[in-house]
Amino acid sequence: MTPDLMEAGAQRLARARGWQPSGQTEAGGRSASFSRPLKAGEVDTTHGRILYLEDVHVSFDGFKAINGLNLDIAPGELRCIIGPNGAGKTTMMDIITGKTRPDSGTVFFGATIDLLRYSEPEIAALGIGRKFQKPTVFEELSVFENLELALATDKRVWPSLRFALNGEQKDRLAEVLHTIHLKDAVTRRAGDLSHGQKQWLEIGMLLMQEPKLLLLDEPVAGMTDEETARTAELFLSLKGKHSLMVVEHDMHFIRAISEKVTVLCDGSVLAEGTLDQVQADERVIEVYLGR
Ligand SMILES: Nc1ncnc2c1ncn2[C@@H]1O[C@H](COP(=O)(O)OP(=O)(O)OP(=O)(O)O)[C@@H](O)[C@H]1O
Repeated sequence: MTPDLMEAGAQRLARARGWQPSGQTEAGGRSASFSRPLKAGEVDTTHGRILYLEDVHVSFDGFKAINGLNLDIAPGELRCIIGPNGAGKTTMMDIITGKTRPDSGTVFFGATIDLLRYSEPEIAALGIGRKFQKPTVFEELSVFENLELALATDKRVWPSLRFALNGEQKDRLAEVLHTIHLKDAVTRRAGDLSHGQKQWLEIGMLLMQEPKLLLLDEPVAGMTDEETARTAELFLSLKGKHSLMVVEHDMHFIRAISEKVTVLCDGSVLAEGTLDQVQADERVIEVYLGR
């Protein structure tokens, strides 16, 4: 069957069953794919991948920051990314979230969503949440208000705080408070929280939006040992429900949470495996010790 006939057939089927209208599919207007049609907001992970990068290249003024990067993440996986300074870890996250456009390569969310066709806000709305290293909570607002605001997609309501939660949203807020261990701090001013608590609050704000994939950049930097241990517990509890990509330099933390570790170096994957496997890899030892 030609692709056009497949497309026409898929669109007829979608119309008959009340799926997404033609032209608004997550494949950018083409309904036909080799997997089942999707419901709105669903990501097609039938091929066992929620994120797929192939042969991605980015240069800044001739410097190859990302150089033939191939990587994929399974649904529900907690993947740790390590690598020396300048390896391209942040640039990779910038590409996934639409902040930086690659010069070439493929970046897919599930089997059908070509992320290179979407803007940064659209990618966030598709279900990819990103946490930067520094916490960016609203210091003057309470923990509750911060979480509440995370749901307000219309940023114009932010200054007035006139935003009423529905029952389902209230339930979600209670669940998130429990997950991030801030139930007892719900009325506290965010600015008065410890550094670790601010980081958890920001993760909670992302969770309020029910992301399918979470990208976390050095989440335990600056945390106490106890906060780091609690963050490890938190991430392990998120695994399975969400897919996580964690960039971190703290090897104790990586050991506590990791199954599979990817080592980036010079903009591409140098090694992949368990932490023990990659730490025993001569090439990895060389890039960490040889510089
Ligand atoms: N906008 C930019 N313009 C020029 N060079 C850039 C830009 N962004 C990143 N780079 C360079 O690309 C390389 C990769 O940077 P990146 O920040 O992705 O590395 P990283 O692995 O996140 O490092 P770190 O662990 O230090 O955060 C670095 O050499 C960096 O200087």
